[in-house]
Amino acid sequence: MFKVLVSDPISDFGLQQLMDADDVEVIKQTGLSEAELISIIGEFDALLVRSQTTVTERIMEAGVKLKVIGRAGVGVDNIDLEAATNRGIIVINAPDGNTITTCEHTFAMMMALARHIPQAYAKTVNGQWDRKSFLGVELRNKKLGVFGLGRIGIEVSKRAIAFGMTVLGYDPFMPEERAKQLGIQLTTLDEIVRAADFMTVHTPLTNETHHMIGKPQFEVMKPGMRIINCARGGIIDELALIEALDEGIVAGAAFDVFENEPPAPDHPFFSHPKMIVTPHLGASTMEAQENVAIDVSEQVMHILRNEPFKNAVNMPSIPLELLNRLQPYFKLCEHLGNSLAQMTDGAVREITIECAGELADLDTTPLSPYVLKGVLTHHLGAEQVNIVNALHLAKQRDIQLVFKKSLFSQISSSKITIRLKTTEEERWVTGSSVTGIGDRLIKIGPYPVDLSPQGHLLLISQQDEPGIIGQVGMVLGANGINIASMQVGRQEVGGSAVMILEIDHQASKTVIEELKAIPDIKRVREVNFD
Ligand SMILES: NC(=O)c1ccc[n+]([C@@H]2O[C@H](COP(=O)([O-])OP(=O)(O)OC[C@H]3O[C@@H](n4cnc5c(N)ncnc54)[C@H](O)[C@@H]3O)[C@@H](O)[C@H]2O)c1
Ligand SMILES: O=C(O)[C@H](O)COP(=O)(O)O
Repeated sequence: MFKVLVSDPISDFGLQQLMDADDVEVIKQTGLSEAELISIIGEFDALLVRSQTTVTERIMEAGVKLKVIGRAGVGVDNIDLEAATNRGIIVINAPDGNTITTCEHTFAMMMALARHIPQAYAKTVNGQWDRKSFLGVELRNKKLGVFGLGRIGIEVSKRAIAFGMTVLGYDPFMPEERAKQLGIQLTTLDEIVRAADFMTVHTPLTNETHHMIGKPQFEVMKPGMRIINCARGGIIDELALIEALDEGIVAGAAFDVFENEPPAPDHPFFSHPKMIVTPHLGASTMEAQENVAIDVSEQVMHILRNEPFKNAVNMPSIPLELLNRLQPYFKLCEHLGNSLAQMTDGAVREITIECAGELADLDTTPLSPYVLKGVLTHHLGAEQVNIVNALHLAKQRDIQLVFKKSLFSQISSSKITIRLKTTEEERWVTGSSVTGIGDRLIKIGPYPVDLSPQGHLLLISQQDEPGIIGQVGMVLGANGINIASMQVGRQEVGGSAVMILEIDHQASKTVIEELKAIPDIKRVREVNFD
């Protein structure tokens, strides 16, 4: 039974499928301090949060069973991603579920700014019928500057265009052609700052976007400009904004997010007449909350059940079509990597992944975490390694990854050769995944074999001499080890030869030593598959 802790308010409707699952127990406990979370997290397999819970390294350290942290929303700045990756904890988010809702909140803020709605409301309900102080502006024919043309920035731009606004956009990752199709004029941050009547930010908060709009930008702005932040506190410098409002450069500002949340009760925004504020409500609609909760619940369930999943924030994402084509090879890659590590002496320096057949026409880099998981599990133990941290662990150990495609890709069937270079030797194995049959080991080094990667194998290298097979059989028989199958290969008569035995249970160290003592046997290796 998997245990899932929900530590922020998340839609019950969206969590329903998790709560209905026979193999999942959901426990909701919101408003916990770090110490309280630390005291209970050890028994949970998954943690679901919004933006209130700060998921620290200490919490993850105590979360010894934690496999996944699900963020029911977009921003993962409340989760220590590096610590999660180091510990092999998958972090997923729900990037699409609240786009429209946040875009609509931004638009509501822009209209409220243009027409002073909150300020006019406050006076009216206080008994003052003041029609003079609240002369507004139209949106039509105004220039809107949009920083960050991702999901939300694009939706805001579309609506602004429908309102007759000109959209000036800045996003280093937006292709010119796509911007043109959307009717957005791509330009520079500086140009927008000088030309816009309204500005809105829709980037994540990063080192680069921190105080992206600050004193130097306010100094060159068009006087009377209005500015909105429904993305993240800290993208616009709060103190510089207050000055710009006081100096009359900025006519009004609407903020949903703050540098520190919740802000102190005496935050200067709260007493400024030209400010409109909401308490991080961008994603707070019924629809968005259901969407994001459904998305994370589904993905968390997949992860707990070891099924394919999407939206991992701390793993490279794989396009769905590619994922479907590579997925049949994931387990094979793990088996090839793991068996090879068991056959090889020395510290791993380089791993080559060579694909042939249909596979050679695909981007096969997503196979590497599986190969690495197989290799590193042999050295570090299954508890330490998973597909989230495998690349990170390999980088830490300076293990080089090489990708190769076979020249005969068109004519050969799909197969994968993994080659391991260590400080002492170089070995390789080849495998294939055959529809209806499953994974097969088809070569060990230069020797063709046909084995299923399961159970226990004995790999024996010897001089090609009569009588050795009999002696091996005697040792195994005397120790009660049954041979399920045997394959032999040699490079030339009387030369180097190999014997590959499938045995019914694992051979002890003593048995291995007895086999090694047979004259003409050069090397004995046992390979155990999980
Ligand atoms: N207020 C809320 O409740 C709420 C709700 C949802 C999302 N958000 C926040 O809104 C922001 C945008 O969300 P999204 O879903 O559109 O994200 P997104 O990832 O789709 O878009 C972000 C865009 O910012 C661009 N960008 C990154 N660095 C940039 C830079 N230096 N200059 C210009 N552009 C840059 C990226 O290229 C990307 O296109 C995020 O910060 C998210 O956390 C807030
Ligand atoms: O990044 C997000 O998705 C938003 O900031 C929403 O945060 P919330 O889930 O805490 O409302």
